[in-house]
Amino acid sequence: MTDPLQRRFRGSAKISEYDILNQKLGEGTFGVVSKARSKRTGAMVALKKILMHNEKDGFPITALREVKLLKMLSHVNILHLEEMAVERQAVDEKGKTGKKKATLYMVMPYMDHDLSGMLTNPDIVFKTSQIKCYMQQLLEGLRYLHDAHILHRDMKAANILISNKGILQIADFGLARHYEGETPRSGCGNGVAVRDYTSLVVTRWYRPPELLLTLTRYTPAIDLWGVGCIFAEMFEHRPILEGKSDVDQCHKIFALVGNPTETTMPGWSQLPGCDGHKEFEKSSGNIADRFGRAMGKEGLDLLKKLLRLDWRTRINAVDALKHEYFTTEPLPSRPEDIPRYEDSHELDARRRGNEKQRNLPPAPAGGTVGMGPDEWHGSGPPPYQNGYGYRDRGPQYGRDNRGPPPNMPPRGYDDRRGARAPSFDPQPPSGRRPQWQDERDRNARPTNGHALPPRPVDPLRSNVPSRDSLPPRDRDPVRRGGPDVDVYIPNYSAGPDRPSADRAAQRNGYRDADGPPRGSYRDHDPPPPRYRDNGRDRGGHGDARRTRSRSPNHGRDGRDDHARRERTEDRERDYNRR
Ligand SMILES: Nc1ncnc2c1ncn2[C@@H]1O[C@H](COP(=O)(O)OP(=O)(O)OP(=O)(O)O)[C@@H](O)[C@H]1O
Repeated sequence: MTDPLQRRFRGSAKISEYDILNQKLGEGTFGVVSKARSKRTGAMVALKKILMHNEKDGFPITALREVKLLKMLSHVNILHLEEMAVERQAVDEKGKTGKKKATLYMVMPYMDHDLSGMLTNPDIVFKTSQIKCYMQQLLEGLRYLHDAHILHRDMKAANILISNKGILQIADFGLARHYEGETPRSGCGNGVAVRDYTSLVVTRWYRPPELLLTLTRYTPAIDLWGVGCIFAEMFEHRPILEGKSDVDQCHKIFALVGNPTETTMPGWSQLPGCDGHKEFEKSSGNIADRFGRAMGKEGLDLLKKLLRLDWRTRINAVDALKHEYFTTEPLPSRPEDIPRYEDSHELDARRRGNEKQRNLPPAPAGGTVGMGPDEWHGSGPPPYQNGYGYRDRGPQYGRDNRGPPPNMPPRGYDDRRGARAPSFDPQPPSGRRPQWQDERDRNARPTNGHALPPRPVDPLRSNVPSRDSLPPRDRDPVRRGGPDVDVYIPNYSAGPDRPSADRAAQRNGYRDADGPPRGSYRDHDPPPPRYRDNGRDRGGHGDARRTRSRSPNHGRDGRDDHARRERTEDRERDYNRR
């Protein structure tokens, strides 16, 4: 019998199969999310329209990445992509008829709330048992992702969706990518990264200190920092670290958890971005004063482990699930016991916030894309030597991101004076406006009620100049971006071809289509969840099904897919070697 939790990607449909309801749920830089009803099944869905800012660039590569990753994932705590819907318009926006233009929508089950919307709704008050239930589900989803070698890279309350049945799902995989390092194991922190990635990820308020200090050899620990921020946000009902700039963000972090030292964050003083932070006032942090009372001893202990400055010893999802916070009173609620609320989404929060908090500063500009002034054009390896970025401490951006970090002024900008030093020439030699500037303007939009800074724009979402517009020597992608450019696109397709999740599942002894065999938990599995059941404890594996990883589904033409996969992997290996 097919397991109802084993969900499948159906393929593509026509947009006419849906009634789009006049209700916008969310709006990001690269997608607008609306509520709709399926004419076929009557089910409510969310349609995420993929915006193409520049037609010539074609389908945004990060949307492609999000679609591909979501297709291969199947877990009750990860938002499921049901299908893609296509809209063909013969008439363009200016009323001209011509070539048919296609607009694509991602079709996902409708979720009643996102956490950001819920937390800014004054009518919603969370009980501790409810927070524990959400935290357990969030960590289960993350454990599954990390086990499948995927980094989310944009953990924030607005990307956590919750249904009125109490189910929590992680959404928005626009910045997610495959991770090459070891998957986290119990008692081993988050492992060691084996290569560099762009540090231009994660919305600033949820960005971990190692990324703010521009570590490029990072691990799944970056997502756990975000979980810590979200955990604490559930108690304060607003983001806990609202930095106004990257420097201010570090300031706020250090005020909360203490200044970095060689004990609390070994190697911090070698990180390329550390320079501005050495003169900070000494602080031992106020985390206990701020959260101790509301969270209790166990909650505070979990928070401290999630917000550890040292990314190597920051708790991983496997161990966090085993934390005694989840086994002490009050026990986590069962999802079905959580009260139902009226729908709350990021946009409602934004509307509410704009009325109530009109005086809040506008959302900081964000995003850096394009080739930027510091793009590496040389032959041979770019001038970085270690996992901390450039050895020469030269440009602190433009290394792998082709532009300054989000919300960081461009080089030559003096943060304290708030003015651009005259040495900075914003125009590239071609006279073309640097693309990160365009992107900043585009991102200068009001966000939710808390004026959430926009997340960094993935360089892949940029209007990177077309290959033909580049001089011949720069047409080679490796030369263009250097080997450090974060250009990963998963090379696998729907269900049948999910290598990383497959391998993780096989390694862990999962059977196809029915999840891990009952009673054979892996050594790093958390103890079976204990739910509060009207005063009685419910333990055991009966309920574990709710949150257990589903194994990927092998498919129709396994051999073909396998061969194709191997070919692509070979090509990828070649590329990386080069
Ligand atoms: N399946 C869904 N059901 C209900 N609401 C949803 C769903 N998916 C997304 N939303 C709403 O839309 C918002 C934006 O979605 P998402 O983060 O996927 O878009 P995005 O364009 O990547 O946004 P951003 O750039 O701000 O991260 C979410 O915060 C949520 O409120």
